[in-house]
Amino acid sequence: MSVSPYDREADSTDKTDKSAVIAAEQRYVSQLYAKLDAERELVARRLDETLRNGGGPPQAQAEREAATATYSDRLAQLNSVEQGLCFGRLDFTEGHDGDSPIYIGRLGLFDESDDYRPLLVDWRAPVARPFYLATAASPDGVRRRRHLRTLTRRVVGVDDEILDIGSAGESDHLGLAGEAALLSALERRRTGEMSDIVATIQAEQDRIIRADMNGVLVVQGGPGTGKTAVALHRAAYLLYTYRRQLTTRGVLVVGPNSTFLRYIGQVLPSLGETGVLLTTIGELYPGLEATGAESPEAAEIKGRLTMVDVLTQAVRDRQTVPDDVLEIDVEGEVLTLDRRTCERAREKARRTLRPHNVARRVFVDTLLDALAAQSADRLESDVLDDVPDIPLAEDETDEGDLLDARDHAAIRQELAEDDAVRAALHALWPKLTPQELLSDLLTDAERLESATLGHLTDADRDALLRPPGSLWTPADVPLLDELAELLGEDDTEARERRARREREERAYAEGVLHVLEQDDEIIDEEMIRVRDVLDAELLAERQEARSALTAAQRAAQDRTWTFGHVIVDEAQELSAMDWRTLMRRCPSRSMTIVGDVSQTGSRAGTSAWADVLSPYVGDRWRLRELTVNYRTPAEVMDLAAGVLAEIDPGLRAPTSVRDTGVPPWQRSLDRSAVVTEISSIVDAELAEVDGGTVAVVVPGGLEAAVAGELAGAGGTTAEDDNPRVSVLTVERAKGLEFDSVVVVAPDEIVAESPRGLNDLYVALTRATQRLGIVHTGAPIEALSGAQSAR
Ligand SMILES: Nc1ncnc2c1ncn2[C@@H]1O[C@H](COP(=O)(O)OP(=O)(O)OP(=O)(O)O)[C@@H](O)[C@H]1O
Repeated sequence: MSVSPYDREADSTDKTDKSAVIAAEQRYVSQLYAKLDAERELVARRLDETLRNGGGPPQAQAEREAATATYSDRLAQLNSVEQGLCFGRLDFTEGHDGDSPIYIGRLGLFDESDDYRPLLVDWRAPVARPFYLATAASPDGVRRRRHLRTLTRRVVGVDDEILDIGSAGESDHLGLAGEAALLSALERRRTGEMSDIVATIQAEQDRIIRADMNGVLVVQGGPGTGKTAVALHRAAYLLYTYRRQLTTRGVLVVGPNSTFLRYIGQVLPSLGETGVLLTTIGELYPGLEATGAESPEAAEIKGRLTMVDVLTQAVRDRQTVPDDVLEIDVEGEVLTLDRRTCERAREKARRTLRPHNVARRVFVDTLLDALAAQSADRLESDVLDDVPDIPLAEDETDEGDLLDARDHAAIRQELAEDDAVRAALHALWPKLTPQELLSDLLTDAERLESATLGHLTDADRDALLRPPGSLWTPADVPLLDELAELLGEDDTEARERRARREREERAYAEGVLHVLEQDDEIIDEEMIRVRDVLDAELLAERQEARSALTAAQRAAQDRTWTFGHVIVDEAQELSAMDWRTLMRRCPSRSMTIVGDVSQTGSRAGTSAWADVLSPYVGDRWRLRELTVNYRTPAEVMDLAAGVLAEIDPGLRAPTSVRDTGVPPWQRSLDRSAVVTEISSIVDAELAEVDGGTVAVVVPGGLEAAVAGELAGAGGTTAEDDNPRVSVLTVERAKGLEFDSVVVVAPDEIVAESPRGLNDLYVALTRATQRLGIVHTGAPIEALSGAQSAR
């Protein structure tokens, strides 16, 4: 089908012609949807045909699988762009790239019948860039930027900006692009799920989204500056621009907790990208659920870099030697291992510098040799004892060569299989899993003391010690990961599986080449031979890329998987040990790290990016800053700025793009009255935000009582993924936002942690419309600007 070029009527910017403009744009947008439908239908039909044609030789099946994955992928992408397919249009000045406008949307659509004329340009394509960057002062050939507002498939409004020098002075001091569209996006009620910002990305954000993929890019910005949004759009941009590289290795996005991951979970699918693994650090160890809780002190200690030394020592402590002589009863015959022999074997094994479970082989082999020699000697002397002394002939020597090499090997083999020998060797140098070692370490005071001597204090040790059978916690995960390296996993099976898959893919590729070559011969003898341009290796790689949807899944099951790019959100919360784990997943150091050191709540978190990064990249990392707050209205931000000044007078809060005219309120209640009053407070807020969301942010000590009281408030059920009313501690609220926020007992929030003021700052800045404060103790000076409520 062909889509007719844009309608001249849509050129008008005269206000009286607005409905004609909308009607003209509607015609164009309707044609785009028709094109989208046609593509969808075509792909769905192809998918259907592929699925119906079952059977055939393995090669055909493999081809079908690849085609199925490709079509399913494309269909998912076409379905995901239904809402807001086209959101922008650029018109250029005469003489600049012709005078045709370009339409910008969530994916690219082309008119095949007209030499692939672009009908809709993907927002990530370089030609779409002026939509985000052009300003009146620097228009880059753009005459007009138009935002199209659509509801389902209907165009409901257009917002125009004329970019000429005359209007340069009028532009807002924050240099916003498409201000009207931006403000209407920011004013919308929150649903509990983050939305994409593809139609209103601002210039400072765009520069980060499209920054070069190589190296470590740190994005520092205050609350609400769009760090999360930027990080996710960057993932989508990188996948579009470096598709081949990234679909094979995958992109990893790390967030602070499962609530946050649920909140951001829809953004990438809405941008048509599904091949990204979203996870927390606690989920990074395959096959293990880190759902246990522990004290913030214990989590902080586990996050220290010194734990590497502790774990190294803990592993060495498991490589033991007997105090004196170890006796092993081998079917009635007592063999011995003395301390010196064992020490020599241990030294030899350690000198290999191999991980514990791998070096174990050297230790075991050496001791088996010693035991076998002892047993053979014993056998020989027993035999010789029974034989009467016969004088040696002149050419004979008494070399004791009664047993030959084969006999020695047989004895050794028998010993290697003997239960008593195996048990003795296992006791000296056990084969260990990370889980076994860590669990033994944390539940045994003696082991813990030995491993931590010189690294931790008695109080630290007391904080770490826990009862046997405790659940794994998120802070255990980096320790397990470190131990997996120190112990050396038995990954033979995984490697064999991978090698088998590679062999199969290569065999498949060889098959395809063979078929193509036959075609070559039939079609055109002169034609360039397929093998000249393609080889099996390359085809196999392509085959792997085609099953890209499973790259994230494969990565999730493989601890040693390394990603093409890693994005870390709320990165300030990560401990030094968390960073080690992540860096292992990204040897290329192609990373985007977003966070705000003023919001650090975790005791193990950071207050300076250089501190956490320098061990891995020195000073080879780039810093970009975001300065505009899109979430929190100015009235709320003014109050929060007072708290920020208490954290550090040198810090500057980001500038809010909008105000609401509604000042934050505060009131005081007896602590015991919070539970009885909270329902009416929340009901009043629900009424104010009319269909929006309310969060009550509480100190840990009040969470259960307040949550119990508010169960079911605002029609929320326990199973609701996006409740209208949420009760959260600051830790859980991090990264989220709500139309109205009520902060309860701010003094307790501050007192709860050494970084309590940071926590309070986070709590205040979750609000998109309204903020209320309920004091239960002495009011906090920095919050005195809030208006008193009854
Ligand atoms: N360019 C934009 N257009 C529309 N909305 C935007 C834009 N930038 C950010 N937002 C919105 O502002 C809000 C805050 O963004 P986001 O959560 O990414 O900020 P953040 O810097 O990660 O905040 P925090 O540090 O507090 O977690 C979100 O609702 C986001 O959609």
